Amino acid sequence: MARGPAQATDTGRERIPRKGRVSGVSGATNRPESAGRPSLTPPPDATAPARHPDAPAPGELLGAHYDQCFGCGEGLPHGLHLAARADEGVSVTAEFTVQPAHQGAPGLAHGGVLATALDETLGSLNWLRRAIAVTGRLESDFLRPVPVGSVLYLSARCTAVAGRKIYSSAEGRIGGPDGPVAVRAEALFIEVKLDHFTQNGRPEEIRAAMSDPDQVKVARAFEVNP
Ligand SMILES: CCCCCCCCCCCCCC(=O)SCCNC(=O)CCNC(=O)[C@H](O)C(C)(C)COP(=O)(O)OP(=O)(O)OC[C@H]1O[C@@H](n2cnc3c(N)ncnc32)[C@H](O)[C@@H]1OP(=O)(O)O
Repeated sequence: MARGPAQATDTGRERIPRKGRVSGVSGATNRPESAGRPSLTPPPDATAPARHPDAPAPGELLGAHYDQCFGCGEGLPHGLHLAARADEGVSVTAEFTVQPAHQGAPGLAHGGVLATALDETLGSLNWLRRAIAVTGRLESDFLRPVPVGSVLYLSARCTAVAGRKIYSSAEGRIGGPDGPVAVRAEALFIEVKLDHFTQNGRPEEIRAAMSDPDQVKVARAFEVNP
């Protein structure tokens, strides 16, 4: 068998080691991929997240950060069109209506689409801190099937920050904002510099995003501190 020996992880499950390091590409990590699964628990020196003074007021819609984003963009017919609103502190609420284009099993939302909805909602928290960050790790639990036509009522909050590491959690309910939890996730976002996008993204889209005359839109496309 071509794969190396399985290793125990901090979850007690076995993991197949992958090849060593990625190098020479900005944005690609130098962390050995064979390292054990890093924890989603903040370290003891983590601090409480602080809301940026210019963050949108609680209740205010955040709007799409980029119109071609599969999660929140308005320019993609089959996208999620997820609409997030600022809440108190560093927290948001969001809604996403499951469309026929989002099916996995007949009449049910695809799990990857639901994970995207969680990821997008968690990602939108960074705008309240005016941080540029990408998902490093996303751990999802799927607790109930989500039928096509359902509205998924999401909420997410940032729980801690340690250096570049941002810890957050989210859940999605069906049948109403107080309905049963169908999905939930814990995530670790990692703060990055703007060049994470400009050096790794396809030049056509980067150029188009950067040259938008609406500077607030440019700032939001990259979640930049304007
Ligand atoms: C044009 C549109 C732009 C849109 C922009 C708006 C964004 C909003 C979009 C919203 C859409 C939704 C959002 C999306 O979909 S974002 C898209 C999906 N995510 C990505 O594409 C990220 C791909 N990964 C990377 O680029 C690198 O791996 C990053 C940048 C993440 C880290 O590589 P880098 O070389 O920079 O840093 P480092 O390796 O020294 O690590 C630093 C620290 O972090 C810890 N660590 C790292 N990874 C993990 C992990 N997996 N689990 C646990 N821990 C992890 C690590 O141990 C270390 O800790 P410590 O040793 O310091 O304690």
